Amino acid sequence: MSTVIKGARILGDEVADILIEGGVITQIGTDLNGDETVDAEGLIALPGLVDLHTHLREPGREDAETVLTGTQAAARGGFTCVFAMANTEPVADTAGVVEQVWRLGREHGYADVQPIGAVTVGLAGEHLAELGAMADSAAQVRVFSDDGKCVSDAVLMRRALEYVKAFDGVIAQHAQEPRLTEGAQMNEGPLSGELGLTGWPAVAEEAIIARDVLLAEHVGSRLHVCHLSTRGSVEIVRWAKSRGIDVTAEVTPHHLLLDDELVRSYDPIYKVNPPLRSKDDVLAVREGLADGTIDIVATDHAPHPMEDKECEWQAAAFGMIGLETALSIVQQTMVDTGALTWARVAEVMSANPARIGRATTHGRPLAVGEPAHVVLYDPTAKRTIEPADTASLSRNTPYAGRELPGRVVATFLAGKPTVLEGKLQ
Ligand SMILES: NC(=O)N[C@@H](CC(=O)O)C(=O)O
Ligand SMILES: [Zn+2]
Ligand SMILES: [Zn+2]
Repeated sequence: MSTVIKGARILGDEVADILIEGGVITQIGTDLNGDETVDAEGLIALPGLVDLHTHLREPGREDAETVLTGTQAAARGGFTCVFAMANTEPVADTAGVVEQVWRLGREHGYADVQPIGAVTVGLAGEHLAELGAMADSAAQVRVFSDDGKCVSDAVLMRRALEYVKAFDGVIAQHAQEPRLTEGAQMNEGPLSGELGLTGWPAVAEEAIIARDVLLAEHVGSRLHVCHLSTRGSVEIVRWAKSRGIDVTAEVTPHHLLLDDELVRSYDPIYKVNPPLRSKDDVLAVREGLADGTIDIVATDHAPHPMEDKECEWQAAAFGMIGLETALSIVQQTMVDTGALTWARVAEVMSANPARIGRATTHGRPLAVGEPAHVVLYDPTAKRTIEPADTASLSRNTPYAGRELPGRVVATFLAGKPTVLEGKLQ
């Protein structure tokens, strides 16, 4: 069985046909033929997207999301590989749990699932988890994170950074100094005072990033900074890279687009960790992504059932879904503004996250001999976001009613269509 994708603009540039046989790209050229034909005229072909930061909620919170529904949402968003965060119930802190999540992803076949292992047992921040056992498991874990919580103990963080060097792992830090953010509800600034909500100062994020890049330098290890959100964080990462420190950083689509003025509505749909920041911070993270200080866009897709979001602000859960809107938000904030080309989008949403997470079969170029992980995207489409129109079990999108550019038309995972004509297969 062979499939030919006809007339796609490869990375938004030259028009060509892509022939897929046995899950691999076997030819790129003109006038190619296959058993099946997918018409891609006017569509952009990108390598399958890779999300380094997804919450799939299984095991334990299958009312919010499962590996099946989360990877279906991923496929609809153009992703062929997602890294599943460890803050499940039980926590993914053993070889057993990470293997279970990895296997579920393989069985369902909508996207490859690379489990992230917890850094500390039960995310409790007290004892290192069995990092080596998770690395050696069938899931071959390379990314470790206590995301949702910060590894705030400097000694534990140092030991984790040292430990993962043995298997080329990386510690992905949720940078939040806990004492500086006790009871915090939104970005600290004039608005938090006005609204009477406890503020979350930028320094709570920046202090941890500054400490961690110095620790990474000291032990010669690899650090990844999750969902960086402030101008100061961008500046610290820029400084660290200029010193040759092995640090990478991510920004979420929502921090590229939304700012803290939305909190005036007191609608908890905008409650997220780290909080939506100021307009100046939004500009700074866009600049950081454009100049390469920030390496990747990662969704931090954080599904929550409606009862945990439709309540008063203080009681609501932190988090928003994002897999199915990520590429559109990146188009709107970075491509349509001239800050990134589509080729650079392929780097920040596919090649770079795959490399950071050591997902060796993903993030590969669209080239002969490479696995056929491909997304076809229509940048001219417009859609108004309807929360019920999602494969996710949760509906907590902050974009309800917004018109966003672009639409994923098809996604191929190793040559197999997971989405065709915008519909799950
Ligand atoms: N981002 C969030 O607001 N929430 C995440 C946790 C996290 O990413 O820190 C969650 O698990 O719900
Ligand atoms: Zn986090
Ligand atoms: Zn997260």
